[in-house]
Amino acid sequence: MGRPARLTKQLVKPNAIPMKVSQESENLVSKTVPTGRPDAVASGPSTDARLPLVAKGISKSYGVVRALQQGDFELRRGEVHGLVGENGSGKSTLVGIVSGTVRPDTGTVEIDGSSCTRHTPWESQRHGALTVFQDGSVLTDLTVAQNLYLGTPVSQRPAYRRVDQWASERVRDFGLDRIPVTALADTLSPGDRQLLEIARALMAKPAVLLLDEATSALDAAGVAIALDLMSRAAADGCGVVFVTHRLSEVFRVADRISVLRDGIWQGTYGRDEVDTNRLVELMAGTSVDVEFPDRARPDEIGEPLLAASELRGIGYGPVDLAIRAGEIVGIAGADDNGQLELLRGLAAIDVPDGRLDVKGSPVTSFGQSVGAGVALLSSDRRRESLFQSLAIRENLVVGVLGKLSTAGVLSWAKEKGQVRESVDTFGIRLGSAEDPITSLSGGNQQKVALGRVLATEPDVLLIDEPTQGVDVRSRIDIYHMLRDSAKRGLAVVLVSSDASELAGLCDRILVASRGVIVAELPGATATEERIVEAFAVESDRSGEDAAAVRTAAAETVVPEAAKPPGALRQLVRNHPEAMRLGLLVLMLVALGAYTQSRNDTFLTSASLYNVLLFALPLAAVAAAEFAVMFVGGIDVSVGALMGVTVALLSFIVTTTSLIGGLVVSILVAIGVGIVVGSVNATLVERVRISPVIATIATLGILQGIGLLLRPTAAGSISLDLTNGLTSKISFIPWPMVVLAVLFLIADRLLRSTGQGLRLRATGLNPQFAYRLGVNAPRLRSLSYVVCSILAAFAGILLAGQVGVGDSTVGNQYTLLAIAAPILGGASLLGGRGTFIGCMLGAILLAMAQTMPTTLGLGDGASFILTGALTLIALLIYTTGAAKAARTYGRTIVRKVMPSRRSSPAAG
Ligand SMILES: Nc1ncnc2c1ncn2[C@@H]1O[C@H](COP(=O)(O)OP(=O)(O)OP(=O)(O)O)[C@@H](O)[C@H]1O
Repeated sequence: MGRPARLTKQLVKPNAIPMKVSQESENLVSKTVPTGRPDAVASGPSTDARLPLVAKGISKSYGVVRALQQGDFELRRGEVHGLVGENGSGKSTLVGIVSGTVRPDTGTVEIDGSSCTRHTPWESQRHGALTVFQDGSVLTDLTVAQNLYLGTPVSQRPAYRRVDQWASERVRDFGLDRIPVTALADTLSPGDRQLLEIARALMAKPAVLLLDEATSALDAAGVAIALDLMSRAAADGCGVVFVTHRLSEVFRVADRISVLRDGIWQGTYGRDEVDTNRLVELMAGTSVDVEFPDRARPDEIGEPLLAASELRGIGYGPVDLAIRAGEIVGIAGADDNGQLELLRGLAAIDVPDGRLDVKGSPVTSFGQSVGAGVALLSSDRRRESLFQSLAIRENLVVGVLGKLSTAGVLSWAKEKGQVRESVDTFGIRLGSAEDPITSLSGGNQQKVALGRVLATEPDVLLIDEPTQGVDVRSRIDIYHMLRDSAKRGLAVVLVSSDASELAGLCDRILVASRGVIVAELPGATATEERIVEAFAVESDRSGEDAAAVRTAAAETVVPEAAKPPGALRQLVRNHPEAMRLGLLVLMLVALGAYTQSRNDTFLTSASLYNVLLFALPLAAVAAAEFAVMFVGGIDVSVGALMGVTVALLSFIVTTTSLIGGLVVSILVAIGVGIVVGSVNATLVERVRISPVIATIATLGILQGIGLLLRPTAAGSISLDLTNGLTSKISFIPWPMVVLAVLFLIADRLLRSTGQGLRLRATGLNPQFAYRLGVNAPRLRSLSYVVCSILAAFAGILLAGQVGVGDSTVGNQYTLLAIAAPILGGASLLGGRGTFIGCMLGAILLAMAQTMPTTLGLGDGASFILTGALTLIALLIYTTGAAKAARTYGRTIVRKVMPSRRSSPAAG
């Protein structure tokens, strides 16, 4: 039987005292440590007259939950200040308040001598506070360089055209030049993303650096780099606030340590004035038994439940292993050595090559694997392990709905019981189970994710970073829970960047290097040092150190991923927008060719002119819609606004000349656009009504106004204007040429300016963009105004075609205005697409609308064709991208890991 390891030995200083905090010392805590304000402890680096951060009388409540209660916090220049506390104790709330993402209920914040009055991220950054957030702020759809640019305060950003060169120089300054700045941030490992975020914050040479669990995804080498960066920043005079649950790291780097419990300050101490024992006691407010559970006895290990043979996939393999019932097997390795990919491969994600058996039967898909009793828990809480839009209760029961239902009907009593059991078992700290999952602190979210998976009673549990962001006491609970489940026959495979966790908990530890298993350590004799040594030994064997291995991996894998063989593939991978536009052109040509083959009058100048004339207002209104879609919004009132514009022009522009008519029309469009856009922006951004609902309301009002203005079609619009707007160059209406030029310029600006990048970031992830200092709410508001102005311009173009004041003519554009940008490559989720794509989409839709008439088919055919084309385009875009990722991934695996074999892991 393996002997129980002590968490103190593994998690904290090597020579820390084994802990079991007595009741006596607990009483001592409450007697000697005043709550409500931290002690001023004299030890630590020398002070400066002006403190980089002073927070006074800060409190914050969320409903009944008092996240932070009336406390003061002071940070000295040149110190690393550890901030510790159990999950939900208020650490991130303090970080949020200082960084400007959370508004305090009471209190004041002063950064480097300047008071924060607005509590916005850009104010905080301007005064000199930069933050690395617990759940990150890296936008994975942007390149590394673009992320660095966005996160740098405005005054320190380079000219946008120099962004790549600037970013290369900056990462080199931080010794991270192995990170390719032109690669998508998505291609980085979680550890590299964290290092990138720390470097990003330090580049601004902040007065205050806030790090909220910024080392949680780092391996030993990464932690060493991060701690070194902190120390160097402090030596340069920066004040660093370091929030973490890894107490050993606090003792390695912090000068002073503050403790929070239930939102109440428990004091500030010099590093030498407390030990781990005392810190845990202060955090928990009680004595804590922090021993790892016993390892499995040989007779508790059963048959293999999961077996892999010659298994290989993207980033790993070939791997042979067998995991038995009752054992907990850890996978260790330097960051980015295929551990995560292997874990996912063991769940049969992406149907890896080789053989995978669960309980003796082969599985080839994730669905089969789940059906056979395998559960996978990712460490990516935001995207994979939790349902962000569901309540805490729903997240807890979503995996066991069958078990909680009778004849398909969910039993409320059973559901309540299940929720209560999970909350009690995992010690989840919550206000109400009906609150959204996002209202929980990071550690409590992790406990919900674990509770959900264990409730399904799997036979095999594959788990990545099981205790990421979880406090010491809860970690122990989780370890015991995993061990208890293993004793009941569960086989557990876990990946952890925390070698001490692997050493303390696992029965066996498999060491991964470059995607294959290179060593196996028995848990009973494993220590943190031995595990880390095992990576180094492997590196030495191949004549490289750990960093060199990672550099080689980055050099080999990333450029391969970025540059697949073949010019076409390269284009597809690197220029998805161009690929979509090309596809659209192909569809246009195919549709045109087919129509021409059935009716040879189609490709005549007159016929093409008609198609383009129909497409003209559609292209303009599609561009209007795209302006809000790009930032993640939607506006369904655009068609009605076109109608109102037509009605208005029938009163105002009746006899004017072309130029005069255009000037007046443009002024009308700007005026109407500003009014309607401001109303939409206010409803969506200030009143916080869902964009669809808000703009449906505006649509109704606009339709009403249109009918009040022109109950029936009447009043003629200036002939000069209508003739002018419909005149042509060859078969192309001239406004179409103007629009095309404007769209190309707009696309160029979107791609090559900092403002364009901010808009894109807002669409891709408004929360992260906001944290990085992008005023996302203002940009979205502006986009609604721009959208309405452009829609009113589209109304002018439509007026030029109809010639009379008919307020209902815009209605047919409502849905087409959304379909055209989507056909052109835009996404309803924001951040994608081009203006020129909107125009091509509009032309395709115009063809789809006119073609059936040309071919003598009915109106119904137009609608069916429009819908079918949109669907086809969407299917090609989505499946094409997924297939490309798989194909390139496999090519890389075969190239990088051609013939390495793993043997030690087969159990
Ligand atoms: N947006 C929110 N809505 C409702 N409650 C919230 C919200 N944000 C935080 N809370 C609550 O405030 C309390 C403090 O949360 P906070 O995130 O500051 O804790 P923490 O100490 O950082 O925890 P962890 O170590 O788990 O990250 C928790 O009870 C949490 O559920």
